[in-house]
Amino acid sequence: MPENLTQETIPAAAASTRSLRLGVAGPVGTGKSSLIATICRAMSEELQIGVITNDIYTDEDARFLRSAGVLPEERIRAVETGACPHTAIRDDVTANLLAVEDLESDFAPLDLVLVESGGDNLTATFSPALVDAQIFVLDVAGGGDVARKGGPGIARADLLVINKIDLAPYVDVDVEQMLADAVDAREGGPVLALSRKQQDTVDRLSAWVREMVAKHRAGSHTPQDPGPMAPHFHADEDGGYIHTHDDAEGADAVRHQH
Ligand SMILES: Nc1nc2c(ncn2[C@@H]2O[C@H](COP(=O)(O)OP(=O)(O)OP(=O)(O)O)[C@@H](O)[C@H]2O)c(=O)[nH]1
Repeated sequence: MPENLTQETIPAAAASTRSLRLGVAGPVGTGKSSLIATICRAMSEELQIGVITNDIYTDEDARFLRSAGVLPEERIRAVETGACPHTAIRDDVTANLLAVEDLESDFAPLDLVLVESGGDNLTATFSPALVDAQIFVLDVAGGGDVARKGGPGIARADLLVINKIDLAPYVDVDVEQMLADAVDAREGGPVLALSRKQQDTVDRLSAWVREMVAKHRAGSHTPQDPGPMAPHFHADEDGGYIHTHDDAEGADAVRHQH
């Protein structure tokens, strides 16, 4: 340390304010906000938690979480993505990164910041520049064969959650088969069956989060990129277009106008 720079003169920001940044992605309505509420409810006494939500035009998810009363309201902040939600978690993560850093410095030290992606399709994943680890959420109501369809989030997120298993008998889904398909699609990567109504499954989710926070603190977790999104369709007033995030073609390359 230079002679004139004593411990007292090191700016506060140099002290570690870095939480585990944990992304939660998955198709619309699979239960991302509910899963975040469940983690907050189960773990807010043992961990200091903050939440960033992403919605296209509203702050609806943030309002849902605030009204659930699972965290002090000021620890839940919304980023309005204004465009396709995956752009803000993958191609240009600036708005989200600033929101995470502000939260970390306003409430330092936080242990965990959960970043909820806007509901998207099967292909959305977070950039490792934004999150240290990510959960991909499917639900049984989306159909028992979804896990077999693969995609970067299903195959390579740090954890795949099959949510709402309490609904399986009503939608004729065999949960064990769906879990087995998911384990195959992930070549053995972790898969968790979840229902917020079944405490044993919530306990397993908390245990996974606890272990990930511990690994992050110990420096033994390396963020992985699940891989680029597959080309996908965006509807607009003129019908829509296929959009690809293939690096070779540029983040917003448009392959085909409809
Ligand atoms: N039965 C049951 N319903 C659930 C469970 N988790 C979530 N839900 C319901 O599923 C619906 C969607 O949940 P959300 O948490 O809003 O889903 P989301 O993925 O955040 O939705 P978007 O942000 O719109 O993509 C809500 O009606 C929840 O009450 C569960 O474990 N069991």
